[in-house]
Amino acid sequence: MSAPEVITADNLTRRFGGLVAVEGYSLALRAGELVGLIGPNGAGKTTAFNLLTGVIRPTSGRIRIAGEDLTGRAPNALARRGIARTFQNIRLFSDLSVLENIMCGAHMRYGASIFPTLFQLPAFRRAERVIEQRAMEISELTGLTHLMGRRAGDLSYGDQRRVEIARALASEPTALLLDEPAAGLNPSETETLVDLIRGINRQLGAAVMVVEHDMRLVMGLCQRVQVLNRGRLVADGTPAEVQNNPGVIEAYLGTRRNGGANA
Ligand SMILES: Nc1ncnc2c1ncn2[C@@H]1O[C@H](COP(=O)(O)OP(=O)(O)OP(=O)(O)O)[C@@H](O)[C@H]1O
Repeated sequence: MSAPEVITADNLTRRFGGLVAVEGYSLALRAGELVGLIGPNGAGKTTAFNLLTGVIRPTSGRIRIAGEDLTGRAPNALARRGIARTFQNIRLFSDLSVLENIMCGAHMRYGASIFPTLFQLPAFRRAERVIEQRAMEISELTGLTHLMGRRAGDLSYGDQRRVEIARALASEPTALLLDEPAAGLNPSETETLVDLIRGINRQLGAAVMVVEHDMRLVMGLCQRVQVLNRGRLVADGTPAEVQNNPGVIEAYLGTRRNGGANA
């Protein structure tokens, strides 16, 4: 029997004025899966991620999380049900420490409600201890233990990326969506990142979905790859199937001829 579906997207379309950024996009992301989403520049990958995480609403189509219809709900509603993501541009709290950044992610799950927090009641202190403990566990998995006291803004780009992933993990996601996690990383940082993503997938059992321009990274890492071109899915299969798909070859060669593809 196949694993349960964590995210189910049915026929999502998103228009921006007259432009159709994503059209008829569907996904069944199953527990523990590692899926890549690729496509030339402007193909609709980030728009698809924004739809799947509630950042933007679909013009039509439905999104279910673990079977529950959450179409049109805000990102925090989806986050509370286990959907975490990172962004193309790193969005850390630069003045906070690494520990505090990771703890922000854990607040999503364990945070005390407003009254205990405002008046620093025992429930607040208990919640803080659990959150700190969780952040320490995540730091071990992500190799950040030695950096916990450092100011996030002072870290190298590669370390900041890992902190961002650690913060997403602290909310204990069932699905983690990474938008161009290797962008701006050097080859050795990229290798560390790939090991980290594999570790997250294996050790935590979280489904992982990656938007990435680095084709080698996607093909080596993912069990399944979806390909978008001009907002439409042109392929959905194993890396080998996708690489030999004429629609995919055309999507990339077509844009390369036009000087667009950088994958
Ligand atoms: N908020 C918006 N308003 C208007 N158009 C938008 C908006 N967001 C995206 N688009 C357009 O939708 C299309 C898809 O953009 P999107 O960023 O999803 O592509 P992408 O595949 O992630 O591209 P890239 O690889 O360059 O990041 C593009 O034509 C883009 O200009």
